[in-house]
Amino acid sequence: MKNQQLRALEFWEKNWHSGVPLKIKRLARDPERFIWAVSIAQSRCINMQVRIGALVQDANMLIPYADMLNHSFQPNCFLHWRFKDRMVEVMINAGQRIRKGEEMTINYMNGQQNQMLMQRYGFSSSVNPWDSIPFSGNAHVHLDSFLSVFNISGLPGEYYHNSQLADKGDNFVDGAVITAARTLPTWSDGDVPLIPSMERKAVKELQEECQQMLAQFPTTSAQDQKLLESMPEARRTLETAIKYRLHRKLFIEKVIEALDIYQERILF
Ligand SMILES: C[S@@+](CC[C@H](N)C(=O)[O-])C[C@H]1O[C@@H](n2cnc3c(N)ncnc32)[C@H](O)[C@@H]1O
Repeated sequence: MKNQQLRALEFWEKNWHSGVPLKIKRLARDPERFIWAVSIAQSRCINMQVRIGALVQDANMLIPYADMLNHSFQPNCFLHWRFKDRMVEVMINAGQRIRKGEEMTINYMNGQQNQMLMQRYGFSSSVNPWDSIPFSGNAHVHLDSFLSVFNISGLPGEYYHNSQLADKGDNFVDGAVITAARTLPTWSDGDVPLIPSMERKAVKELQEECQQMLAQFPTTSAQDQKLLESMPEARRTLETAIKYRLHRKLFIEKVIEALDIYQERILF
């Protein structure tokens, strides 16, 4: 975020010379106000891939009405665009039936980790399926077994929870577990059977790595939660920063829990 601010500041310093029209000067009269304005514009921009001929471009657009939609990793709407009368027309399509009073959501950025959501939109999530965990790669769990325990289908870049295979009401699998499937070091060797004791050892080592990651934070997730509850009047930036680190911890804790469940379900 600091880098983003520096970039905005550099832009300001380079471009706000005496020749700039008065109107613009009034809108962003000092660097602080300019940085604020850039952040506001960025947080209301929506990223769309626009194909023009053979060229696919990432377009960041300010789209009235669409900018009122909040983000979800399981959105019920998506944006659709087309050229009309030499303009781009953007439509909000519902991907499913939406009941009266239900919130409409879209996915702001597919494939991006929390730090990018934070930088662009000022929030994070503990169930971002695109986050990652930097495991050392020394311990490995059996990929197909892990996937089947959690009814995860698809290819690594597109894993999804196959709810038709899951028991009714079982909603343990979320983005954190999908990320675990994608980023846990795994092995897969055709029909070679699992050796329970080795698999259990690997699970333990991976959980220990997760615990080490958690130990590097100055606070625990319970302490963060207490902090948030005890400071209802906290500045927005402070609250967001605490939530950001809390989300990371909740995420790692969920992976530890998923490994526990994996062990229980696969080995006995
Ligand atoms: C395009 S606006 C969405 C509409 C906005 N909530 C409003 O009331 O105008 C994007 C901003 O909404 C908030 N936001 C959207 N989705 C969110 C989510 N899932 N969790 C937390 N904040 C979210 C963030 O502050 C973000 O910068």
